[in-house]
Amino acid sequence: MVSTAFPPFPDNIPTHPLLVVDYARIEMGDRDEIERLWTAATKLGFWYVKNHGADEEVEKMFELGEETMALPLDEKLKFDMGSDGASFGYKAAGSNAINAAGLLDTVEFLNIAKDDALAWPAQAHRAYPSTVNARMTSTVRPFVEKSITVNNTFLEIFNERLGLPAGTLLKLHPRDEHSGCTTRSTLSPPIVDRQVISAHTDFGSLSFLHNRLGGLQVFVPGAETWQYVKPIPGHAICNIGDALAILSGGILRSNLHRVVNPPGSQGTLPRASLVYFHRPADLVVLRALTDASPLIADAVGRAPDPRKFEPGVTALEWLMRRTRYQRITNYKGPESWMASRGTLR
Ligand SMILES: O=C(O)CCC(=O)C(=O)O
Ligand SMILES: [Fe+2]
Repeated sequence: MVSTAFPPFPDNIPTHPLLVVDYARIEMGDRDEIERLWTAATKLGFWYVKNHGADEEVEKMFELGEETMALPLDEKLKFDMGSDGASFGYKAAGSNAINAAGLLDTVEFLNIAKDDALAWPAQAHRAYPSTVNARMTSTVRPFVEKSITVNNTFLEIFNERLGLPAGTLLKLHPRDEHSGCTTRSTLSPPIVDRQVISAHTDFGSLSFLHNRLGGLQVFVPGAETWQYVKPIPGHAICNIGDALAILSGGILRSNLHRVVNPPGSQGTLPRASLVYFHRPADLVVLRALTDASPLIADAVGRAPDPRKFEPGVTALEWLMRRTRYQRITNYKGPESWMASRGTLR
């Protein structure tokens, strides 16, 4: 069982203490808490979230991940996300490159589109394994709903702090339009010879991540080494992705992170994790919102490479490019790897 007690995260290795944001206090409009959130989002782009109220939904999603990953590989491959850049469905271990030399990954993904969870029993994008269908109403939809609520609360705060007209960021993340918003359940076996997920920035706006075993590491600006983020029970980990970094002219930070084998005695166990990726609607053109906020205009004006904030693509195109070029079937050499990269390399 994924959900039973785990060996402890070792107490003798360095970890990076993310700021802890109390979601209940954020909802009450607590000024100190909002200030802490702003500091975390602009300095590192990663923070813990406590009192998010999603524990039960998260627990059930871990069960769903476990049930689905236990299906025979043949069955899971019927729902493969394919190589054209689509990012919903199943991805087998060994389908993606994890470095410029084309080393294969060892992690399985199950991505369930927000649009499919909300449309169920109708289909918005694609079909899923029977284990997912059986829990679409009881498990997936409630997790999606909770995740949207938490992420949108953060977006509203960023909207105000960025000096954007009320509702600007929420309008770019409409619940009922097609988007790349998705749940992701991961599973990786213990490994010694490679990273589980190599250094990357997330593609969308906000990631709401739930970890039980260690292995996640962040590259803190100015630091010389990767640092572990210790999982804390009841604490989610939230981070900014490329889309929000671009929209905010770099004021909100999309930070590099990666996943390695869990440290210490945790390292002999399979590692499961769960994320909800909050992303702009497919047709949103990614560009810094300079016309809507003097703060953002000023940040872009001072940026060493302002072109970075006008990639000239939609959120869907950005997501598809990055997904497509990770896929080993599209690997032609180091240049394919570079084509899969985001705002920070
Ligand atoms: O599994 C984790 O801890 C992080 C996963 C991650 O970074 C991702 O899926 O983008
Ligand atoms: Fe990530």
